[in-house]
Amino acid sequence: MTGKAGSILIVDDNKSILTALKLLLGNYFNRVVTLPAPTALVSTLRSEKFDVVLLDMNFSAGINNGNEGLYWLSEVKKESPASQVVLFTAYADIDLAVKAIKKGAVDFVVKPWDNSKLIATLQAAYNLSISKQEVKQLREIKREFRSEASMFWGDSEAMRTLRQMIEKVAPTDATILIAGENGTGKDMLAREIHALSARRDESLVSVDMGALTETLFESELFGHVKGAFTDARSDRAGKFEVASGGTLFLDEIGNLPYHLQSKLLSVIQSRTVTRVGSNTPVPVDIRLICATNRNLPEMVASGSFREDLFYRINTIHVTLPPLRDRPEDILPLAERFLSQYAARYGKNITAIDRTAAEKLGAYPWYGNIRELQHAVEKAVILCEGERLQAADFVLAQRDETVMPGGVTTLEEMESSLIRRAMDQHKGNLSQVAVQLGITRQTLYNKIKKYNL
Ligand SMILES: Nc1ncnc2c1ncn2[C@@H]1O[C@H](COP(=O)(O)OP(=O)(O)OP(=O)(O)O)[C@@H](O)[C@H]1O
Repeated sequence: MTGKAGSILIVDDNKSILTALKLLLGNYFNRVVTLPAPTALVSTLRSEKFDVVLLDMNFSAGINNGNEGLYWLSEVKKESPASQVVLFTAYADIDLAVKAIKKGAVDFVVKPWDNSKLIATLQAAYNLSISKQEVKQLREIKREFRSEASMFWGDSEAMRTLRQMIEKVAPTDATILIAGENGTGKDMLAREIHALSARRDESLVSVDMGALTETLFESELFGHVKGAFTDARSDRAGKFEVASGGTLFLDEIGNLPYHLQSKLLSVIQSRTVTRVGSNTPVPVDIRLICATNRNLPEMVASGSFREDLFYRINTIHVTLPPLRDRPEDILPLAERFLSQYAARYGKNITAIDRTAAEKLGAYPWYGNIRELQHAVEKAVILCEGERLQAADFVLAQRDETVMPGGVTTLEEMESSLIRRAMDQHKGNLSQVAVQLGITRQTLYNKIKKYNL
């Protein structure tokens, strides 16, 4: 923070402290308001919002156990959840600090204080409040954009079991690892878990671990203090601090280089972060969700992913099935996307033609739900009538010699294709024959040949 910015409310029953702080902090904050007793705290917050509240922990003389401070802290969080609270105490009481952080305070300053440290702490709290407000605004914009795009669970056995599991674990603070191919909805599931948790009113902060360069890793995740490196012009909170109180979603965790994995592990274990350039660990209260499209147990076995980190993030493990393994959900999903895109592009398209539906059902969707979504979007743009036709779907031609599941010979491929078509059409052989472009008789012969 350079120059003056933001507003701060200081609550302390020592008048000379209030006078000194008003003078000092007036150089750094646009507005400084002081209160000599906490009794007017709630009404003050009701009439004016403050970015930061500096709150004394020990009000009544003689009772220095800080409980009164904890009480007023929770009152501030109730009345003004967006204000960041820094506590002021005469005692370096780490237990109390931990309690206060759990109740939503961001930091702690011990009296007698050092001016430059106090200013740095309050500015960091202000920056954190701005970051949180930005995340909140972004979340609201996204929510508006996605208002129709809530998670579709579908009817498959795999998704039903998954849903029951998620409903059980989402409200707890358990760490969850989501595995699944690209485009299966890992990001969407992480949002769903956050929305079902007690932290739903706080932020969900996402970090793409694959996109973090080595130099950015620490400052992005743990933050930095002014002057820590050339570009660090002001104190800045990292994603862990911004997510504190809410959920941190680490996407593509399997792409994190090996030597950075131990740094991540140590933060997850200690639940404290130390900003680059600082020596003071700051406690963080996060719920952690990780996602990957890679096979982490295999990476652990081959030595490219740390076993200790894997066990830390793998308390609850869920896997999103590929779309081709839940063919019954293809059409309902396509219909949802159709209504979204028809509205977005202002087109009166109301249905998907039977032949188009068959084409979608037969396609392997290696890009999963994302590929289906894009295919429907393109079809909506191309479509000239009121129903999407097979010709509106321009689907990529796959090299069928590279099929999943280790299929290699021509015969294996043929039998695998027939089995898949039979699953899709729930054993209706006339439909299978039509889809595969062969007669029913040829289909019977092949079923016999391959013992299907
Ligand atoms: N169950 C679902 N219901 C509705 N839309 C979904 C669902 N799952 C995924 N989508 C949509 O599909 C797209 C891809 O989903 P998402 O980004 O969550 O997948 P991902 O597994 O995180 O992908 P990647 O591994 O490539 O990051 C998004 O646009 C999302 O809105």
